[in-house]
Amino acid sequence: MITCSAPGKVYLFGEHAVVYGENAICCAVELRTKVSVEKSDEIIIESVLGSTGLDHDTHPYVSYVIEKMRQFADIQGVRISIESELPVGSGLGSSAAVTVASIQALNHLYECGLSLEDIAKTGHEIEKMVQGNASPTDTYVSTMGGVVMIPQRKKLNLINCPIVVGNTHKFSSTKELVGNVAKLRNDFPSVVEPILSNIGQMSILAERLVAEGDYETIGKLMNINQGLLDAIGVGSAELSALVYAARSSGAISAKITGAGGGGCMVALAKENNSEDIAKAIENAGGEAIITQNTAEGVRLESLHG
Ligand SMILES: Nc1ncnc2c1ncn2[C@@H]1O[C@H](COP(=O)(O)OP(=O)(O)OP(=O)(O)O)[C@@H](O)[C@H]1O
Ligand SMILES: C[C@@](O)(CCO)CC(=O)[O-]
Ligand SMILES: [Mg+2]
Repeated sequence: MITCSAPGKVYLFGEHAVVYGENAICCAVELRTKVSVEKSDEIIIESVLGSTGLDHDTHPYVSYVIEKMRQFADIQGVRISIESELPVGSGLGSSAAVTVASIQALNHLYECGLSLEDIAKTGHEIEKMVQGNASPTDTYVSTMGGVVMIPQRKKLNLINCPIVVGNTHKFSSTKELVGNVAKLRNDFPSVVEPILSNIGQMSILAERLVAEGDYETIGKLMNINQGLLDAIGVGSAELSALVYAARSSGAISAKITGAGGGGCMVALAKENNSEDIAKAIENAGGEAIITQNTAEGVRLESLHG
């Protein structure tokens, strides 16, 4: 039994805009998906979503991973077991984490020799196969860890303030939300394209701020980014309630992370107030998770289990 894990992620800036080539800054968080694999007589995929064989409805990402990895290895029967700290369909990159961890686990099991760059590239291909359109961000950050500027794939300094995630527990399908933005952009290109471009500009401004650790100014830009995400229709009443609860309790910033529509928001905390922010999020009806940026991307957890 070989087990690998990969982290989830939060966007400081740039979700949705990054799908159209704009800049984004995304950081890996210490909430991980673990995937264990062993050779078997048949294909079995076991997760919180159920136990299936190759099944593009229940397990689209993992099913595509198995089919893709058959380009590198003779995969007949394999048992894949998935455990995760990441809420599914919540903007924390659960699809990217399960995809990347599955690729790396099969990479080790069948000794395919894939590099981290190969894994990130293959993961991005899988997300595009499932979602129709996807940026490389989620799978790259889950593979490499740390803080990454996309599309440059440039590693930035780690974010060294606490990160508080608020989960609305409203499922949100990235495929659906990305599709909604595409339609709005198609209907009102002269309005939506400048909004996406402005979101991208914030990542360019923030690169220096991350290097300097100027989180107060980063926070002001993140809050502007939140307003622009609402403008392109990916906000929700539940997300806004958690965003404003976090801000009122002293968060440096608070915004949607990921596809939006439901799922999670993210707040940057000062050193001493992450518990206050978490309590405010819970009082506003969300589930709070206090976490931190992690330098570690996909990793081998164990070779025998
Ligand atoms: N633990 C898991 N076990 C099996 N499949 C999972 C798991 N976590 C995520 N998935 C797959 O990923 C899908 C959710 O991916 P989706 O991109 O919609 O949301 P997300 O990745 O959580 O959010 P975002 O893409 O906005 O960061 C699930 O429907 C499922 O197919
Ligand atoms: C909404 C989006 O920008 C982020 C989802 O976590 C989609 C993508 O980049 O593939
Ligand atoms: Mg996803």
